[in-house]
Amino acid sequence: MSAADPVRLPAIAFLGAGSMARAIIAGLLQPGVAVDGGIRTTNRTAEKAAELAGLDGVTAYATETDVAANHAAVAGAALVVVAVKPAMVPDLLREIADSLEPGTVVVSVAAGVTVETFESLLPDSVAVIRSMPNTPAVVGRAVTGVSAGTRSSPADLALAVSLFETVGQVLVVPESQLDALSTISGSGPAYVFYLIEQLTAAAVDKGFTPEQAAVMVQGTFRGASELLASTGDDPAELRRRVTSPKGTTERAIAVLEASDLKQTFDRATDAALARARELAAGA
Ligand SMILES: NC(=O)C1=CN([C@@H]2O[C@H](COP(=O)(O)OP(=O)(O)OC[C@H]3O[C@@H](n4cnc5c(N)ncnc54)[C@H](OP(=O)(O)O)[C@@H]3O)[C@@H](O)[C@H]2O)C=CC1
Ligand SMILES: O=C(O)[C@@H]1CCC=N1
Repeated sequence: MSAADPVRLPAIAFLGAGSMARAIIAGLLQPGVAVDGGIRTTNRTAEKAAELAGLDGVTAYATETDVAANHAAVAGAALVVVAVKPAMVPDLLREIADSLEPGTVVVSVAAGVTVETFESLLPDSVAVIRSMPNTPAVVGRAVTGVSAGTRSSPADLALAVSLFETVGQVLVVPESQLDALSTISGSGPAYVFYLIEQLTAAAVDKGFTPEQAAVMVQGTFRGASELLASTGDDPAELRRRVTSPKGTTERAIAVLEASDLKQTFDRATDAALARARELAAGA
């Protein structure tokens, strides 16, 4: 992507411009992306809408001051990204169904809510794509899973892929795998930040200041990730190169292995998957 050859996208409405939508919008505001017709956003509160209103190319609406905010945002939008909380999706779809123009591609980022639910509440003339992005979209490093709906065309899917490629990598998967993908990459940044928090706490307990601990831990996560990315080597091999025979790391890794981190991640991701199924059922 370069300023000389921008990615062109049609007018996009983000309904529910919270953490996730803002992460994608940050990517769309890069110089290499042109959104013909502009970006429209809706929030509940005027306060949140005001934060977005100052961004170039963004028209921000708030439902608390404009009951027709969601209708105004979708008028003329070729892509409509639904980014409210999962429990709010059905009411929002009922609200906007009659305002969507035929041929609109509705892209859901809502965890758990199925294509079937979307398609049952929207006109047949509208295509539905499900997706699961993650917040590193803010820095152009998202991993997004994208799944076709039953009435979406290959061109509709390609449009959604283009949207998410502006903020990182995209994996196209069948909808049956999207909730599982969410437990890994959708929630994944939270797992990474949690590990960083815990290792930082361990450093502080060893007598370092929080600032020193942050340099050590954040620098190490970043350095290790960049080493992995730039070498393309297997993480197990990179770990082996740190772990000197009979050295100190070997003792630490033995403790981590005894705690069976894999089983902990199995249980954590299974819990996330179970919650996605509850969300699909409207809980
Ligand atoms: N956070 C993440 O990492 C990820 C989230 N998701 C999905 O993204 C969706 C949003 O999550 P997240 O961004 O974290 O949540 P947020 O609470 O940050 O965002 C929800 C937004 O919806 C707005 N809103 C509420 N009611 C309405 C309405 N009737 N019309 C328009 N906007 C409304 C809220 O406005 P206000 O703030 O003014 O009340 C808020 O900005 C969820 O469905 C989630 O599953 C998917 C992938 C990752
Ligand atoms: O926690 C959630 O429900 C959303 C979906 C994946 C990341 N955040």
